Amino acid sequence: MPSTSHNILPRVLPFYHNWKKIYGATFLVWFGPTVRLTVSDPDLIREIFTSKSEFYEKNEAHPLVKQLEGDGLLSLKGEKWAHHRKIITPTFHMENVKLLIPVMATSIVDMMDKWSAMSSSGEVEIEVSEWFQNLTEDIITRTAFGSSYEDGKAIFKLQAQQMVLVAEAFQKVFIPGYRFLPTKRNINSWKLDKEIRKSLIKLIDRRRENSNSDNNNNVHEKCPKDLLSLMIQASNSSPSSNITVNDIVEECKSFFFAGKQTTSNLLTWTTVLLAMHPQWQLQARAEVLKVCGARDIPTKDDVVKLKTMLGTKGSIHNANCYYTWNDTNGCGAWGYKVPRGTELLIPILAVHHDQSIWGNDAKEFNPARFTEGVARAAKHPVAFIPFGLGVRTCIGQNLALLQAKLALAIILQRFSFRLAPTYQHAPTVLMLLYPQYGAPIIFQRLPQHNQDQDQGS
Ligand code: HEM
Repeated sequence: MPSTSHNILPRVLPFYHNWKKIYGATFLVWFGPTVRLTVSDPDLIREIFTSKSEFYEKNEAHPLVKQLEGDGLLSLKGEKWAHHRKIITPTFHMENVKLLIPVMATSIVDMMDKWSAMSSSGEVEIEVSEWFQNLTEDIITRTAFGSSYEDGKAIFKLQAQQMVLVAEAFQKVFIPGYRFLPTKRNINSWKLDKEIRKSLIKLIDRRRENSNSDNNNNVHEKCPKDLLSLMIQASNSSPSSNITVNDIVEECKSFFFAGKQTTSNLLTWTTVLLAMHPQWQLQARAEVLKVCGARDIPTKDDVVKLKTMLGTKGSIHNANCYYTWNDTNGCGAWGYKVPRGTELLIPILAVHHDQSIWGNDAKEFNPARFTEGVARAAKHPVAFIPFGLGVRTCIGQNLALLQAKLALAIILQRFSFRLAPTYQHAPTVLMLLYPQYGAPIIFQRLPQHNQDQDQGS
């Protein structure tokens, strides 16, 4: 990583005088010749992320994180990143994502039917975070693998096992190079890796054969574009595209990691908050019933109209982003310069709770603050950055928000809910914000859906 050595300290020290403005949740760490800054001021955040993409770059992830997230979009840099981003972007265009609504709705309704069947007395306690993880896994599998859903599911199962092994390693003291030693865990992890690769290669070969015959018959016009087919298409189209099987494997890992837990956490926290605040739950339900009725699956046009639900997304929390400032001219803010080589930590969670930006009620759940749109919710238009900002902004945000709104709308149509007495409010940061002791919620079937259950049984 580039480092600036000699003249950093004198130029960075003045930041201390601007303590509150720049640091928010503050720390400054000397780390060899590199300085790390926590940047929580929206002006500086905007200044950084509206700069040219070559002026800042993503930091190298911890080796274990890299093992988890794969060598895909999340961690790639430079030309390779730009090339992959261009290829993959059409998967996440709103028009393409909307084509996924029917399959998303099928997965959600399937989950609802299971909850109904479990609530024979009309009520059931559900640990929602586990259920939401299964749901988002299902949907990310369809987004990544499309028509090869079943094969994709098997591959993601292996990947989930792989993630458990890496998460275990995370909890141990990190010893550089340890992951190359033939310990039991490492051997298992290597085996899984080999199996994932083998299955994907088989799947890619099969897809290549099918895509040749599909192209001839023009059968896929209305099917959503999936990650796998776009990457295979790119690798077929020209040898200069340089997309290898290994690239596809790494992108699949990246999407599994980036797309599953994030969206299930959004759903979990929003459900917890609506359970804690019955008045908002009533308002959100009233809106859903008005827009889509009590039974109909929301359409793509309905989803756009759900404004209260849009407000509840204030509960999204990705904890931090890490970048390095790379422009030799530095980055100016209030006459100070962030010199080249400075590591920048954007503490999203802290920015979202900063009273100087959000007002005295910053820590309260208040979807009404988003009524006039996200840009007007706080004193600064870029105070709300759950999906990051600039060129490296989250590619999956359309998918995440659509999926979350659809799931919440269908839940609200069928159930009212409250916190279980065993719920303990303990949000914990482990890259994302987790409910440390789970999220048990009691769901009660709404009267019109009681009838469905009675008729069905
Ligand atoms: C509520 C859900 C989500 C949240 C809060 C979220 C948040 C973020 C944030 C903050 C970043 C920037 C990270 C950084 O700069 O270090 C990011 C990047 C990314 N996200 Fe998401 N994300 C969500 C859902 C998804 C989904 C569903 C997918 C894929 C299916 C996805 C795929 C990605 C990818 C591939 C990147 C890297 C983009 C790049 O660097 O070009 N995310 N996400």
